Amino acid sequence: MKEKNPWHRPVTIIITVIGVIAIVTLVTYGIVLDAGSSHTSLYIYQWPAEKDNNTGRVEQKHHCQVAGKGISSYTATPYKAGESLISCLKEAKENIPQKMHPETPLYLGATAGMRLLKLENSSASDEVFKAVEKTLRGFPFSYQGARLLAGQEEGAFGWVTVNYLDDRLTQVSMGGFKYTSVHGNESAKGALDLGGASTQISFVSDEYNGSESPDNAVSFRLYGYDYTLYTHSFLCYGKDQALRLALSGPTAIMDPCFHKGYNETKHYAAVYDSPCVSDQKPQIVSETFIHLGGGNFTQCQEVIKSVFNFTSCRYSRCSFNGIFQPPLQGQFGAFSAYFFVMNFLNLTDTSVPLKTVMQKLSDYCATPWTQVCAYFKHDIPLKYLAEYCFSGTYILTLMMEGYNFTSETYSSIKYIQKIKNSDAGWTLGYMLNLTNMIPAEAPDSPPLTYTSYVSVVTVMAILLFVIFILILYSLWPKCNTEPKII
Ligand SMILES: Nc1ccn([C@@H]2O[C@H](COP(=O)(O)OP(=O)(O)O)[C@@H](O)[C@H]2O)c(=O)n1
Ligand SMILES: [Ca+2]
Repeated sequence: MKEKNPWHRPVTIIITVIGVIAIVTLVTYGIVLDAGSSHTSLYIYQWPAEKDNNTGRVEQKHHCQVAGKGISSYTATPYKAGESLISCLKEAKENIPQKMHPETPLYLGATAGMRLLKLENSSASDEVFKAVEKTLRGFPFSYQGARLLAGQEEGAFGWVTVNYLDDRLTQVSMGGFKYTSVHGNESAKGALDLGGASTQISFVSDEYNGSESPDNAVSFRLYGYDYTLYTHSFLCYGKDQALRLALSGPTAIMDPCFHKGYNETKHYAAVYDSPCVSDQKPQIVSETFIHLGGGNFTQCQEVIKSVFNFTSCRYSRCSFNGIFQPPLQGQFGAFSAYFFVMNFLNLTDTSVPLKTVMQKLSDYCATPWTQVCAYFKHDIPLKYLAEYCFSGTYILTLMMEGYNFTSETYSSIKYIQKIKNSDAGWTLGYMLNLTNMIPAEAPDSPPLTYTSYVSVVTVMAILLFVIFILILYSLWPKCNTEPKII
């Protein structure tokens, strides 16, 4: 008897086609932990496994927020800093196919909380890093290190993330240096990142080539374009440390940045146990003070202005604290706490005139604490709720007084949380850089998004399948149904 060709069985054909789709759509993963001053977040990124890496192909697959505070808060019990990461790492194991674990790079970057801890107690910061490393090595991923990011890196990688996700890095595909373009929307977007302990501003300016204040320059070549980025990270000017700066001093007790009726007894130590303010600790015997709210936006602005130093600038122009800043240029994406705070206050729409934004914030600050509490207490922890008047006022003052935005340029800022389902922040840019995912020179082929790539491959596989079936059908032995001619 003639044996049937196994390739002719439909099951074999279907398995083969699925196999072809699976091979061409293989996904690679990467994990980055953002060890911030207030909390740690784990991000899983995914991208197609094939070699050419066009812009916009890496996307965020999963986000896990580590329970508890940031790793810098575990100085008394460093091993707990490591333990705190376990549940998110377990989630990462579940979200990445097991056979991909050994080749999935795992990075941890720590930011301003650990920068401050290093300044305060460098051996304690070493212990925390050791504990964290021990935990990370205990997982089956490809551990690539846990390290402290410099402020410039944090700013520059945030800028890379925003522009990568916005597909701005390859937008002008022919000719010249990208930023000679007069079309504002063709140029890169600046990045404004507000954390708890530091804040970063990063943008490209035609008037900055790195010669004035070279410490603020980060240069790279991406997809065939040269970028010289201006970036600065202000340590102690994240919103949580800025609150301490604003609170410190003899007049701290009646605080216009908190709602009227707010009345909390606080420990001096909780305010002054930070290198940002430790030298301002008052010589008072008492261990506690009463923090009273005044609920006055204008006075709050004045208090916040006093934490910026505008007196000296040895450059052609400065933002504050004697730090050089070239003229602002183009659009800006403001993320992290900029978004969280303005989103809570319902003030993310920057097409609304700045005057109206300030009036709304002023009304919010003037709302009595009992009323604010009654309205939001079920949704938001009281500690956070109490701080939104301060945080909103801080954001506007930092932008307008610190960075020199005006009521005209305010609308060039967009408050963003995510771009195409990926969080805006430094982590994606960090991973793109460490995995060499953004080539210095432009790829030959035009960019295709991951979704389009998968669609094209799937359509091609289905077409192949249909052709295959048709060929098989034509070769299959058939009963002769033609009427017989006798
Ligand atoms: N849902 C959230 C999450 C964070 N945040 C704040 O966003 C800031 C994040 O800072 P971070 O932990 O990244 O600190 P850095 O190390 O970047 O300075 C903190 O001030 C948090 O309190 C918020 O306001 N709402
Ligand atoms: Ca941060």
